[in-house]
Amino acid sequence: MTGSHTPEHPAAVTAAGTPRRATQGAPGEDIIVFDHVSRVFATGGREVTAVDDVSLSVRRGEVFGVIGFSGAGKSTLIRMINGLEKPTSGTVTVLGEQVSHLSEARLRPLRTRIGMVFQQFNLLTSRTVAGNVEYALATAGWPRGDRKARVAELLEFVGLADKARHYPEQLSGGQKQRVGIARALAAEPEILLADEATSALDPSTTQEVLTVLRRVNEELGVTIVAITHEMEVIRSIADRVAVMDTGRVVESGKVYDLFSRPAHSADAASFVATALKDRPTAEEVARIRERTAGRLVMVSLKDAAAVSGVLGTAAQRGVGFEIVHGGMSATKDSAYGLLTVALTGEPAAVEAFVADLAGAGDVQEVQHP
Ligand SMILES: Nc1ncnc2c1ncn2[C@@H]1O[C@H](COP(=O)(O)OP(=O)(O)OP(=O)(O)O)[C@@H](O)[C@H]1O
Repeated sequence: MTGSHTPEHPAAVTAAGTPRRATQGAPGEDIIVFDHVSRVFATGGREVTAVDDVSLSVRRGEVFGVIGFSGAGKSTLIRMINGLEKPTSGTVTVLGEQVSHLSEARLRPLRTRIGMVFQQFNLLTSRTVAGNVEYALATAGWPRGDRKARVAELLEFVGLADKARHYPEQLSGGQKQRVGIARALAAEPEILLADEATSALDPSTTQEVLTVLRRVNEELGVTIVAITHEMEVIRSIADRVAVMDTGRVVESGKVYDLFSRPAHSADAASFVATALKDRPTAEEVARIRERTAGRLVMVSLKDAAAVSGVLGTAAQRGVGFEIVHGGMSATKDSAYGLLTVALTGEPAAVEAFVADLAGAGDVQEVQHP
C-alpha cells in the first residue's frame, strides 16, 4: 500500500502523472457484497421491483460489469453501493460496512472511498477543468496546500494537463468524461462506480475513455463496477460480468466464459444474442433453413485450432459442412468466438462428427424457430 485514505492526512504527492495506488487490503477479497437484495418502488398505486433478490460479490482489484437492457435495474443496483438508494430487503456490504443500514452521517466518510462517473459527466460548467477536480478535493477535506499538486497529477494521468484552464463546454465528450474520471479519483477512492460512463460517446471516444478506465484499474488498483447496456464496454474492460433482466441477475461469471458459452439461461440468451450478434437470430435461422436441410449446431472456438482440426476431417467422414454464421472477437484477455455450422450426411456419421466437435469446443444444437 502506498496511499493514505484519510483526507486529513493525504500522503505526499508522487511524481506528476502517477497518482497513488488505491489498493488497501488483500487483492481478491470481496469488497462489495449484495446478499438477497431487493428494491421495490411504489409509484402511482403500483409496485415496481427494480432489483429482485440479487446476491453477488465484487472482488478487490477487479473490473465488474453489470449489463442489461434499459430498465433492467442496473442504476438502482449501483446506487445501492454508495447508499444513494436503500434496499427494501437484504443487505449491501461495502468495504466492510453495511451501507444499507448506515445513517447519512456514517455514509459520508465511506463515500469518499467510492468515486462515481456518470453518463452525462455532471461537471460544474462555471468552473475550469482544474476547478472541477479541485472542488472534489475540497469536498473530501483535502488541505488547500495539497490540492494543486494533486489536481496536476490527476490531469496528467487522464491526459488533460494542457486543458487545466479550459471550461467543460470547450471540451469534447471524451475529454469531459476524462475530467469526470479525474474528479472521481481525486480523493483516492478504492472503488470507482461507472454508470453508463461511455453511453453518451461515439465509438472512437468510447475507446479513449475505456483505455483510461482500464489504466485506473491496472495502474492504480482501483476496483471498478461498470454498469452499461453496451457489450463493448464489458468486452474491453471487465473481468467478470452479471447480466440483469427485469431486476434479476440471470447469468454471471467470467466475461470470457459468458461470451464463449453457446448455451445460456432462457432470460440471458436473448440479451447475449442481441448484444453479441454472435449467433443467428430466429429470422436468420429461418433463412438458413430455407437453403440447407443440414443439422445446425453452434460450437465455441475456445480452442479454434482444435475445432478447425475436426472440421478438416469432415470430407473423409462423409460429412458436408457449411459455416453459416459466426466469427472471432476478443475480450480483455483472450479471443473467443462461436461458429454456427450446417452439417449434412448420414445421420450416424453426422452424430459421430458432432461428438468429435464437442471434444474440441462446447456444442449446442440450434433449435428450429
Ligand atoms: N425512483 C424510482 N421510482 C419508481 N420507479 C423507479 C425508480 N427508479 C427506477 N425505477 C424503475 O425501476 C426499474 C429499473 O430501473 P433502473 O433505472 O434501475 O434500470 P436500468 O437498468 O438502470 O435502466 P436505464 O439504463 O434505463 O436507467 C424501471 O422499471 C424503473 O422505471
